[in-house]
Amino acid sequence: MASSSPPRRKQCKDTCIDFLQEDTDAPYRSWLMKYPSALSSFEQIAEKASSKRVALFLDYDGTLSPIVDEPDRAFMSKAVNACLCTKCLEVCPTAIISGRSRDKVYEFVGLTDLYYAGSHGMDINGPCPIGKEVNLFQPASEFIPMIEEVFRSLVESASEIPGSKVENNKFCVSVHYRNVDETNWAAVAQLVHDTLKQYPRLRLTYGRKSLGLDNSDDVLPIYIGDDRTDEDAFEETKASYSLRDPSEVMEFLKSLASWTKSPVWQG
Ligand SMILES: O=P(O)(O)OC[C@H]1O[C@H](O[C@H]2O[C@H](CO)[C@@H](O)[C@H](O)[C@H]2O)[C@H](O)[C@@H](O)[C@@H]1O
Repeated sequence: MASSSPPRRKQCKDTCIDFLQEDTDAPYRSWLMKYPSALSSFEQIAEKASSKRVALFLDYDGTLSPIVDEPDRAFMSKAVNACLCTKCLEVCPTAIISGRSRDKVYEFVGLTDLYYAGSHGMDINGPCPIGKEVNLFQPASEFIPMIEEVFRSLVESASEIPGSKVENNKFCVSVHYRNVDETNWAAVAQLVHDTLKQYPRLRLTYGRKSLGLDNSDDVLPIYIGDDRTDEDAFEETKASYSLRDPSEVMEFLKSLASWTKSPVWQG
């Protein structure tokens, strides 16, 4: 249940200025040794992408939106939304991949020209007119009744644990413990454990920044995500670079968009 990436930058509420605390700086520096910043390594990335088509795969929570206490309020900033709309989509196919339900991510992002993959890829839809569900790929539809049953059962049992929240993501369920007192974390773990025993076909994943590049002859897929559930996309971790928070993700996307539009890249 521990996070896998270093502490985030703290923000001063009054000034909105980011500052790094002394104690969080050291772990971040050693993280950067392992996973260099994609911003300062941009030229290297551009080199890998030269003469290839880029495809972008972006996680939602913690990557495009900041992590907040209330999952229903994880809005992305207007600046990130505008960057997706006016920068990324102009230059490459872009997909948002999330553990959330596809409908919920669409509600947050609201752009029609993207690919959306909800429930960790179990529910995929390509760009289409509003309200239409063409290009829909749902390989695990048979699990929907079971997930609903699991959701109801978890809601009932979790009601006894103050601060807990259960979220129905259609093909998976999240049990949130961010607002649960640490003394009750074992009770949350027990609840999840008991449910898994009852439903052995379910798989447990843990949720939290990394950036992966995969290679093929003519396409360079760039995947940006923030937690271990995103690692499936990286084959092993195998992240090559890192970005610290949604504002760095936005800076990276802007640089990528400007670079792919540059005469050098277009050959
Ligand atoms: O794959 P993602 O798009 O990163 O989704 C992973 C989970 O994200 C959400 O939970 C996380 O963000 C919440 C809002 O900032 C935060 O309150 C929670 O503690 C985080 O785990 C979402 O609510 C989950 O359903 C997703 O599985």
